[in-house]
Amino acid sequence: MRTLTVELGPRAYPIHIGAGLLCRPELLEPALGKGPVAVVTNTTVGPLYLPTLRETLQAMGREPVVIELPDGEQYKTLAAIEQIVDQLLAHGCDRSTTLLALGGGVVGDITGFAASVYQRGVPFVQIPTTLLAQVDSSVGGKTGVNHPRGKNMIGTFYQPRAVLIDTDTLKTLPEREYRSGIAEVIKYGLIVDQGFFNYLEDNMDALLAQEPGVLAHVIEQSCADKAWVVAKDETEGGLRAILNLGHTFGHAIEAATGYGTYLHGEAVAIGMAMAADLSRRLDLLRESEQSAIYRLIKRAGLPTAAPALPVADYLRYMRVDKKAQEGRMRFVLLTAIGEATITGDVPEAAVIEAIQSHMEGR
Ligand SMILES: NC(=O)c1ccc[n+]([C@@H]2O[C@H](COP(=O)([O-])OP(=O)(O)OC[C@H]3O[C@@H](n4cnc5c(N)ncnc54)[C@H](O)[C@@H]3O)[C@@H](O)[C@H]2O)c1
Ligand SMILES: O=C(O)C(=O)C[C@@H](O)[C@H](O)[C@H](O)COP(=O)(O)O
Ligand SMILES: [Zn+2]
Repeated sequence: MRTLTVELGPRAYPIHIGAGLLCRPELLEPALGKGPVAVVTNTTVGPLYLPTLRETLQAMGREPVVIELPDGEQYKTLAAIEQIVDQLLAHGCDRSTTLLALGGGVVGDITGFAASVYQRGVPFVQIPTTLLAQVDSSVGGKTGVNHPRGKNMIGTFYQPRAVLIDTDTLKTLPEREYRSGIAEVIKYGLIVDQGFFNYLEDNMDALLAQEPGVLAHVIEQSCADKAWVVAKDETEGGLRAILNLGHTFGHAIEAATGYGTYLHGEAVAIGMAMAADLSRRLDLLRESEQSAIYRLIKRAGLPTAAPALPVADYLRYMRVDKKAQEGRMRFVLLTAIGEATITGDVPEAAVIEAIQSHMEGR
């Protein structure tokens, strides 16, 4: 097992990474308050991993309240928050309650948001069970839900007390979901870690085969890269926005297709291809590096072609992106593999070309 720390002063917390961690009460205990424990999960993950987590909690003398949400990005809405609050109140859960998020990024984002507003804030712990959640969403304290007009439009910055990554849970994850997580892994190589990008080029086949040593290194390096960025800029005053590489385009794809057609990582993969293309069009990135990026995305089995929607639809969703300032879209672009920059100085014509050149059927 390895433990990293997200260095946030009084809000610092550990990220424990290893096999079989769901059965380790001593890792969970320090993160729990004295009051009730409520596990939030969904109808897919609950049947798989709640029995083990429940046993671990019972061994500590804690019988959890269980809240099971429907499964799917389309349920990442304010209605889910209401459902959690209703059930917490029905079970008499007070301010000393700790919420445990057992599931992927959807359960994690919803639970974190519910924890941040329930009785003005109760502690929560992330127990991520998808690769994407283990390398990205469980770390850093972005919580929230979607709105029909835009992705993650309602939310908070609210850090968990601990992140418990049991790599064994990935054994039941569908392959498409696993590949989706690799998109966010590639992102770290692109924005801050050229050495990691090279490592992924050398080890992509082993990663796809879930070779344990490679998988453990990839999760740990991703969490370390994310924790480094978050520790420097917790609430996205500046630097943290680089974690959004590909997301201005990607979130537009998810929202425009009704949050159900493309997985988050798939939309981000397409978005990163568009961002690399835009960076090259603006003479920031070399063509050879753009090609290397496309190659790695494709080797991971991820898409680079976007749905053929009207460009106006893309732009409508992109304009509500949270990075926009004074009505101007801002983009995370690449100046090299491992170096990102954030700019609002991008001609709209270049953005449109970057979108259109990736449309399916072109
Ligand atoms: N807060 C952040 O910093 C952050 C970062 C990245 C992504 N996100 C958000 O995370 C969400 C995507 O997360 P995701 O990719 O984990 O999707 P997800 O939570 O929808 O999980 C994917 C699917 O896998 C199932 N599943 C989860 N664990 C499983 C397991 N071990 N075995 C079998 N099935 C399992 C889920 O039930 C679901 O059907 C998006 O909403 C995205 O916006 C948030
Ligand atoms: O942690 C961050 O910061 C990120 O941007 C990570 C992203 O991978 C993630 O998808 C996040 O939810 C996007 O945030 P948003 O602010 O663009 O909604
Ligand atoms: Zn993301």
